[in-house]
Amino acid sequence: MKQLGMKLIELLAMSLGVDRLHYRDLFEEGCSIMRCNNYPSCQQPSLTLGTGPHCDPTSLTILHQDHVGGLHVFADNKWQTVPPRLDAFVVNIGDTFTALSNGRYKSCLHRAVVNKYKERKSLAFFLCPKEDKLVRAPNDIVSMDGTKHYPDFTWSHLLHFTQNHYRADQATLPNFTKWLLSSKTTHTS
Ligand SMILES: O=C(O)CCC(=O)C(=O)O
Ligand SMILES: [Fe+2]
Repeated sequence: MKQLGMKLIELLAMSLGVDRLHYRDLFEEGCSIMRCNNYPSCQQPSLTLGTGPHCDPTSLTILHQDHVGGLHVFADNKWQTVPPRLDAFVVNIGDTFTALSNGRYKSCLHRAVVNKYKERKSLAFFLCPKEDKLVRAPNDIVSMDGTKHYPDFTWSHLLHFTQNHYRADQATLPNFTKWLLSSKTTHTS
């Protein structure tokens, strides 16, 4: 999974017009996460969600859902079903890659719903940067864009934020940025 993630990151780098190995060091020694989600069936599925709407704070997610289905992505202003395919993975951009691409790639808002009849499982692999390395967009992209959209941070900061201060949702990255800048101001004043 890690190798597949690294290849996808190379493709993303090429699509951004930077060296294909630009992000390699950042991810090579990163500690990625694999999570199995289990959603029991629910008598009143309309009253709950399996996983609430969020963008993954990590960099890249490679997800496999079983035959039951329940993953939705928010696209074109509405929630859309991602039909389950046993022979395919779903690949999502996460918040950290949004920052690494200076906002050119947007992290994807998604959720998982439950149903009355069948338990559902999904398996998610989250590619993460090495905890203490700086997450920053390549200089070439920033100078082309004319603005650096996100402050430098480390994955360890963002992980801490989502585990101790903030439950990941669609606004994790802007709220993390505010929190980071205000905590820096507090430290230096
Ligand atoms: O179960 C799913 O299809 C989505 C799970 C998910 O979004 C996550 O684990 O971050
Ligand atoms: Fe997710």
